[in-house]
Amino acid sequence: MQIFWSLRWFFQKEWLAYSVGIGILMLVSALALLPPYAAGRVVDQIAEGTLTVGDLQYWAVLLLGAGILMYIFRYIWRIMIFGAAIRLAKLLRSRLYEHYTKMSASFYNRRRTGDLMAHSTNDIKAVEQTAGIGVLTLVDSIAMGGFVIAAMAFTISWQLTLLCLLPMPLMAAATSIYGNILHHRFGQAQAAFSELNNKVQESVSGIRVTKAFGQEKAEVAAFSRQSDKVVEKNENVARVDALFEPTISLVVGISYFLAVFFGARFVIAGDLTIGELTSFTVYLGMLTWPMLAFGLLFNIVERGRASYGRIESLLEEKQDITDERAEYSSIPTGSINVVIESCHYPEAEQASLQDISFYVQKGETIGIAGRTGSGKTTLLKLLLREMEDPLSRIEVDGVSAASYQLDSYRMAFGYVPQDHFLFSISIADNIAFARPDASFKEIVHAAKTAHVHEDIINMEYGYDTIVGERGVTLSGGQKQRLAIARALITDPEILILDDSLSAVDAKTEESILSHLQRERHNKTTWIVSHRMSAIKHADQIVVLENGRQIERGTHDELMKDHRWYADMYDMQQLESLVEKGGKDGAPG
Ligand SMILES: Nc1ncnc2c1ncn2[C@@H]1O[C@H](COP(=O)(O)OP(=O)(O)OP(=O)(O)O)[C@@H](O)[C@H]1O
Repeated sequence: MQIFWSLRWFFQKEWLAYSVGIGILMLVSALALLPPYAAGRVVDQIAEGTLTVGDLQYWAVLLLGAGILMYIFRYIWRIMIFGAAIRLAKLLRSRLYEHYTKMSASFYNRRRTGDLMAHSTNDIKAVEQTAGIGVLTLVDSIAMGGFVIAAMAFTISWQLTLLCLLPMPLMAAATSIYGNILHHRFGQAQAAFSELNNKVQESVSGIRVTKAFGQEKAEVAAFSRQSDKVVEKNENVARVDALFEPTISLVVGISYFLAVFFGARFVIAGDLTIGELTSFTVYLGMLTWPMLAFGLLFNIVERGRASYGRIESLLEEKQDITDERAEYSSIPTGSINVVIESCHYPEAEQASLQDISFYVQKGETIGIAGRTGSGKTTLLKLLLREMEDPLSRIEVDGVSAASYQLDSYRMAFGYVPQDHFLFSISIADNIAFARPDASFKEIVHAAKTAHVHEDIINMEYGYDTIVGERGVTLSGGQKQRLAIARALITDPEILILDDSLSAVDAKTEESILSHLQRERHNKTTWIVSHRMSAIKHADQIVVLENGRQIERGTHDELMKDHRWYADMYDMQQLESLVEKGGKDGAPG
């Protein structure tokens, strides 16, 4: 029952709905005592031969009234209690979603998407049930059970009641044992469901790889194994779940036997009327539901406890990057000073970046080059405040990046990542993602700058074309250019292209870069690229190797140095020439 205590903040918040709901639920329980009482009285009057038509009419009107009242009351408590439970689910879902949006990349590295989805669906459902059916079963098992036992004990015979309640401890012991087993098995079932979610998510995302390698059968078999595991774990839950009802029926059956066996003797001895015994047995039958509710309560509460624990532990995970040191709510506009003594990923032993220092003036274009794994993306993560390291200092407009409120800081950036994600919405909406109020003219302008306008208007539905999940209907180059248009729509102070031109040909790359130069002459642009032609015109170029800055200067300066940059540039030029010679095409 600890879960009810954990959810007390919600019950306090919804005190009115729960007070009215529980109050009415108790009234229904009390009204339900009337029919067995009436039946007993009528039986006694028949036995005594005193029953009149008037009496019958009286009971009929009373029972009809009680029936109508119960009908209305049952409707009201359902709205009150189940309605509040739905609101709890909504609240938890919003909290989780908000939490997800605040968490940094390292959180998503640690947690798998399938788990996060399971928390947002199944776990929330289990907690919702606790706040709805859980409360109903708790109140019903206590109130209805209590009222029925009180009616049996105080209006009929406390001795017979005591006798009939003798098997109850048996039920309490059994349900407690079942409850413990259930908790354990439910945890396993949930974990298996999370695994299944992960499997589905990975299989769908990686379907093209699976097909390319002809691994469909192996994937189907792996999915089937995971699915079997979910079934097995849920069957384990069902096996314990299935014990509740037979146990309760057995206990009620024993009670019936005791009621009839001893009740008949009481009637013969004249301690009980036949009508009272009739009422008593009907009351006993009414105890089945509270007892069932009690068993159900264990089940629901155990599920709720396990699920709420998982949701809470997720919500308690601290954000890596916070606004704790924020002093400024303005959007930074300009110069960036980078001084990195060293930068470590939390779980890594070696530093990913070391001894880096350069200054980018407002309006400059900076190119970052280096082999794969040299630290380019890590540098961008520091700049975008996706990670922090006390030995890394990024200053924007002369103050530490951490002094800006995260929201306003990030508004300064337009970031085009390597892995561009497009939403399953129209092309126009994808471009306007960061500025939903952008006019169509602005959207077209951004698309033209990113050199994707022609492609779009050649599509059947133009800007209204819906892009499938991850943009499956578009080519890699089209997706890249759409992602650039999306970054351009906010006209960001600092635009970051993280190897974002790799899938476009050299001519298009040149055209996009010259558009950018013209459009953004007063704004800063960072270009990370494996292709030296993309950064050749930058005001300065920084070359990284093994996390260290090994070269810095303009294209001409670096060419004179004859080091890594110059070698790469010459090699790529040569490749391009060879390709052009071969088919008059372009490199990349
Ligand atoms: N999440 C992480 N945890 C630990 N180490 C990481 C993590 N991400 C990257 N690294 C390590 O940091 C170093 C720099 O990686 P980074 O991704 O910044 O390189 P990169 O130059 O962007 O490579 P690429 O051009 O392939 O994108 C590499 O040694 C990499 O293994």
